[in-house]
Amino acid sequence: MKAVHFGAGNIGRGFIGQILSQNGFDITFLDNNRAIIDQINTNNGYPIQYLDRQKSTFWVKNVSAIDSGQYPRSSLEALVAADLITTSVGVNNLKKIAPLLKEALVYRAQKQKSVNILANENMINASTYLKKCVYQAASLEEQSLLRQYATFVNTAIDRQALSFHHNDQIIAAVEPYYEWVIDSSIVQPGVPLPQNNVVLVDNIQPYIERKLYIVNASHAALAYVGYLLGYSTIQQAMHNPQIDQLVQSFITTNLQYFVQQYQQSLPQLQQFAAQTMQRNQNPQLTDPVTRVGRAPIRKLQKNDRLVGPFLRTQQLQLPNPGGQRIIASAYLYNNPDDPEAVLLQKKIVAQGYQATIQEVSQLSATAAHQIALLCQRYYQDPQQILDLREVNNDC
Ligand SMILES: NC(=O)c1ccc[n+]([C@@H]2O[C@H](COP(=O)([O-])OP(=O)(O)OC[C@H]3O[C@@H](n4cnc5c(N)ncnc54)[C@H](O)[C@@H]3O)[C@@H](O)[C@H]2O)c1
Ligand SMILES: O=P(O)(O)OC[C@@H](O)[C@@H](O)[C@H](O)[C@H](O)CO
Repeated sequence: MKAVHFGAGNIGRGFIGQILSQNGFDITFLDNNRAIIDQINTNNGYPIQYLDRQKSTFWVKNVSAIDSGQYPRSSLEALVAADLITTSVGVNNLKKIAPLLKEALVYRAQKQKSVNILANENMINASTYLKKCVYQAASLEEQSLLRQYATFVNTAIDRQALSFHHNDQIIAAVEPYYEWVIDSSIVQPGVPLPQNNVVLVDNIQPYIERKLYIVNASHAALAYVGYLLGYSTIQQAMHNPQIDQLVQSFITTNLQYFVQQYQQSLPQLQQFAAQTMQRNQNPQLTDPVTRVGRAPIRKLQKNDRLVGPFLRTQQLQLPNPGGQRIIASAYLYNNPDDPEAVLLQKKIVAQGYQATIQEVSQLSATAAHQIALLCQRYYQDPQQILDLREVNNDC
């Protein structure tokens, strides 16, 4: 079986490629990064190093790569021949791959060739979003063909995947932990889908929310509070017990949302949260706060990892003072090397904190005002974010 995967980046190589290979797929990556494309094609595969004490290496074999920008025709041919199509290019890039994907899917539909498309990105219902982008590029007639032959399957993916350079090679480096949850409720029988080392579920919503509102929420919180206080990596930030306590207070409140919304067991959720914090602390990992905090406008959207759980706990009348402070720290993320951070700070300079918070996170005027006041305080004196008496009192 053949899989075509958009995005030979950290998670594409370090996770999706590995699992697809373990499920018997030969993989063709579509990417624009020449160095990675050449490296994969030279070796007909690539190595993954585990970030554990043994630092063992795993080779993914039978892999090729195409520069989809330079060679759209070959990319199209690969997509047409594929048994499965997957992505991990970053949410903001899904609309960029949509025109090529649409062309391939329409061609396939005309030949009555069904396929599952799995967008593996940190977003609630990323595949549904990709479908919207693809349909926007299609005529009404094409859309009706796509409806019959292209199934966009939502997923949740979890593995901390980085990479490093060694002897001119870019090596994918991953923690041993992984989870790939796939919504199998809408897939067509007989159309290939990975079955091994994945979790097939009928309702993806609690899984993707748990991924974003516990795993990514804690990660982003560590990144933004860490950056504000001058830490370079997630692991360094976690060594500060007050940061750890602030993040714990946010996550502890978020767990209540899962108890009330999905009737999940609190002890099991607490165990999951503790395991997540332990993963974040993995001494083999050196994860820059600038990677984890990248693209703050995306991360401050109303359904994303920070504002999403904050709004949901508010709706349940659960005070979330930790969440409020952490959102404020994200609005203070002033990293000149991150285009979204630069844009965010420009908005703040032009229209102030409150209007920016209302625009970006779509929060009410009252909630945005409260967070804006915190932004002003922490801008003056970042250490005040660690005044945990306030967090405890508000609770
Ligand atoms: N790295 C992780 O730990 C991790 C874990 C879970 C989920 N994710 C999610 O996976 C996605 C990818 O993350 P990543 O860390 O692998 O990022 P990355 O930057 O390492 O990889 C993205 C890859 O996509 C390629 N790309 C971008 N635009 C493209 C286009 N138009 N056409 C073809 N290729 C294109 C890039 O060249 C790059 O190689 C994101 O949505 C991220 O949130 C990442
Ligand atoms: O990829 P992002 O930018 O959405 O988020 C950054 C990290 O939190 C993320 O990549 C985690 O490492 C990953 O989601 C763990 O599964």
